[in-house]
Amino acid sequence: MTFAMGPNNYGKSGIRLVRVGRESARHELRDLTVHTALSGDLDATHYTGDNTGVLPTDSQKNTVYAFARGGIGAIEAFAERLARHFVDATPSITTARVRIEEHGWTRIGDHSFTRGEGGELRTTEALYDGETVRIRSGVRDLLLLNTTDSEFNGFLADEYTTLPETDDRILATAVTATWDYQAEDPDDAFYDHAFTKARGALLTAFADTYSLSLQQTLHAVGERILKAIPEVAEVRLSLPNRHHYLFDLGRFGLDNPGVVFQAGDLPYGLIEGTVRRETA
Ligand SMILES: O=c1[nH]c(=O)c2[nH]c(=O)[nH]c2[nH]1
Repeated sequence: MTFAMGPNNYGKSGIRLVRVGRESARHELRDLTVHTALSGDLDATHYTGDNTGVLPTDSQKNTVYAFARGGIGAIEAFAERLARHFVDATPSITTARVRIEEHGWTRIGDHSFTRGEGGELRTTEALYDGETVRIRSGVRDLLLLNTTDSEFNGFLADEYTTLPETDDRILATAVTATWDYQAEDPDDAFYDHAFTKARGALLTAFADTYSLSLQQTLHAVGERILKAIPEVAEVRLSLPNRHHYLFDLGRFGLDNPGVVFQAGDLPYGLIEGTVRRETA
């Protein structure tokens, strides 16, 4: 019996990169986490430990910092430059996937910034196979909450169902969304503009959709992003339901007309789906 390698890749994860732009006294700040993943003709290293085709993950990390010296631009374009380099300059490597998360800092002065811990990320993934590049962009952990205009009722009930129907609840989620661009020669300005439009569409769709379920909200959000950006063919959404339970104050002789809630933790509902442009 032989034991063959299946699909595999290797790279450096969690490359923390901060770049300060000093072109003027009003400094620019970029804060990224980069992940590289390379694959190709790497049977020898797996079968015999022959590393002649292995570009060390340490070198991959160094490449990220070296490329940042000349400027980053849109994370999508930076990821593409790196992915192309790893494949085009390394004979043993046939595919590169470079993922980037951008941590946004808010300016409070010419050289001063603030950022909450955790928080929303702008994300991208460039996948290059030596011929074509696929760019996927998105957001992660974009926290949204509506204090009303959310119901959940009329659902299937079996012998284990205890959930009461509600015609007014808090709807809260932490959005992860990704979408691919089909654009001719996209540049930094295209990516930044498209991201701003997608994020804006997502926020307004969440805010002004009267929700009968998180599933319905998911479709409304995806539809709004597709309408806002013609270069996007489909949107993938992952929406954890951050439950908020109306706290029973009756035990203390108090009413609770939708005022006091207990924010839930685990378990949580997870609503996921893809919204596509229908072609006739
Ligand atoms: O929007 C919701 N969708 C569900 O599928 C579901 N299930 C549940 O218990 N609460 C909710 N809320």
